[in-house]
Amino acid sequence: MTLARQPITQGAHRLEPETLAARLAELPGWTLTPDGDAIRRTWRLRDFRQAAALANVVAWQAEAANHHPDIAFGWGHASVAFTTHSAKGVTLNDLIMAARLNLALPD
Ligand SMILES: C[C@H](O)[C@H](O)[C@H]1CNC2=NC(N)=NC(=O)C2=N1
Repeated sequence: MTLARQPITQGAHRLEPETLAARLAELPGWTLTPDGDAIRRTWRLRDFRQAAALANVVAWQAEAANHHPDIAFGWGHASVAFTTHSAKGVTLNDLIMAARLNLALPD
């Protein structure tokens, strides 16, 4: 099953660094944060309106999945970071959300 179609599950475990690095290679644009505890993607956009629209898409996709990122945006840019608080690190749930957003959003 493609990553984007997998369900978000409760009790997901933090991924090992090697596993995480390998799986991130399948997710264009997403990188590990310097502390290794989250994944992030930043988009460049036409203006503030486009950045706000992207943030909204991400917010409602997160609500639907009950898995929530940190979102930051401003004029022409938006940044989304996922971590799993309950696991204190990156889980498969974070990768699934990233894959879903890569399908839903422009490059
Ligand atoms: C009860 C509910 O499922 C939890 O609080 C969820 C909600 N959204 C969440 N989002 C993220 N990113 N990490 C979590 O651990 C998390 N927990």
